[in-house]
Amino acid sequence: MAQAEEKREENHVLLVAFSSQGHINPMLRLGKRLAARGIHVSLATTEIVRHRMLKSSGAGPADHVTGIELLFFSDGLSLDYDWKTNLDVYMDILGKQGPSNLSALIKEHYTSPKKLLCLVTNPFVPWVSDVAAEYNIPCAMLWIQPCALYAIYYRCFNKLSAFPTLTDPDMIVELPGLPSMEKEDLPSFVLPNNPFGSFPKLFSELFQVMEKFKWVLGNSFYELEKHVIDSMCELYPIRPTGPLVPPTLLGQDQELEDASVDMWKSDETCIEWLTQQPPSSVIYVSFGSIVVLPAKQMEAIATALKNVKRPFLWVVKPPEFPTPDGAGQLPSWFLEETKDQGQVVRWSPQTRVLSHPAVACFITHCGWNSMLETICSGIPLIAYPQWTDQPTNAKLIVDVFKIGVRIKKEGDGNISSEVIEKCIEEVMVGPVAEQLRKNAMALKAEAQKVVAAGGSSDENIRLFVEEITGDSCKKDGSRNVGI
Ligand SMILES: O=c1ccn([C@@H]2O[C@H](COP(=O)(O)OP(=O)(O)O)[C@@H](O)[C@H]2O)c(=O)[nH]1
Ligand SMILES: O=C(O)c1ccc(O[C@@H]2O[C@H](CO)[C@@H](O)[C@H](O)[C@H]2O)cc1
Repeated sequence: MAQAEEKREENHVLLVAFSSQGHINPMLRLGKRLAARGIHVSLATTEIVRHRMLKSSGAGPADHVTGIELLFFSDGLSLDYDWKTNLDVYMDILGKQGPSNLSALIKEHYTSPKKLLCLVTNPFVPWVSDVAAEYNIPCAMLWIQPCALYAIYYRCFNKLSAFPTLTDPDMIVELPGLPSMEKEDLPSFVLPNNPFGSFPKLFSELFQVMEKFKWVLGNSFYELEKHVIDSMCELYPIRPTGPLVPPTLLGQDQELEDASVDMWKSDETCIEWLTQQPPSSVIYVSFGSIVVLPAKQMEAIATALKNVKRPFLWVVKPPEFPTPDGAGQLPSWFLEETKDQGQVVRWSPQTRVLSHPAVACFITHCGWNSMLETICSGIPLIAYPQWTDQPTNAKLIVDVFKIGVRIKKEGDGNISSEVIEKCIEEVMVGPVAEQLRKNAMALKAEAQKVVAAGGSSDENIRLFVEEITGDSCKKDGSRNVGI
């Protein structure tokens, strides 16, 4: 066997991620923490990621990210397939073609796949556990959303609690370790009017066969979600190992280099612009990589930003598949009328933005990566959730973590600019703003503690490594620091 292959198979873990930036980056950061404990790590994902990385960097194909080897397999579709419009079809084809393509990748790259210590997957590619079983390799899952979502889906898809139905769509959901939730607070995939059938199907299949996963790790931390984490101990424990964010946000820049991929090129000029703004003055606005806001909502945000007369930095990512109704586009008047007030970029270096002293608050769609990055930056949020986990993340922000406010929708599902203006003023000035900032700073300090040597997340990583390498006598996946 060639030397490189021998090395690849020694103490080796293969991570497998869905193709979105928000799924791959926490996986890579977990990989980095495993590597820091002597594990060799590779990450496999679909070809579209290689394609986007190439486009974003303009350089040759990347095959490593700070020591983690990148491997690619086909999702069974062409690179220009419009997955956004046909999400259910996409998930279906990925579920059918992914397993054999991943299996072929493993055969091609590993002479003795059995020697792999473990495969680690994430929730959108649960079939990875079947590929692991084919080679007799143990499988772990990295749950990349709050542990609250893990608990909600587990109870919903195992029918352990009542959830809204077509006949009772407005029922209040009560679950251990969580506040009472109205339908606006629940993940969209558990609601009877959810239009994406593939996700309930996927989660239903996943949560009924959790024993396929010997370990469930979480991108969260015990001190942030202790009640809901404790509530899962008797059912199927989750071990928080996060926040899996860049080390610079955790005061660890001396010790660890970040591991992440960039699928879109960041506009760095906004950092220079931020540096010219007064401390804690700028409203940062971004809706992540997937959400495309309807034109009316773009208009409401634009009007509110103009009216509050405060500096802003707004990420308006051009829609991957543009539509003629103006969704995701700035109103035509906006740039001219606000040219001395703020900046608009297509994609920002978000973690550098959030930790910049000029940034005061973040209007966000509540993607979990954005949430964790904000928690680690110690600034308050204005939640404007759209789908999937985001409504529940918004509920956590307001009622559990107490670090932000939520933009309430009107009866027709739209938002008014006045409501946004009110939310901005609430987080910028006055006693509510002060309290939110205090809470945010306290959580930031907590996040730094848990990843430092001996902190709860660091210990959970240590235990995981002990167990996959066989350095531990107890292997039932039940140990969890913080409990
Ligand atoms: O202009 C932007 C907007 C987002 N992000 C990053 O993209 C990820 C978005 O993940 P999240 O879970 O928040 O939302 P998603 O895009 O998956 O909906 C986060 O790590 C952000 O830091 C970025 O780098 N620049
Ligand atoms: O490609 C899709 O259909 C897709 C990609 C990513 C999605 O999830 C995002 O990931 C975050 C971490 O799970 C999550 O917090 C965020 O709200 C999602 O937008 C969903 C679908």
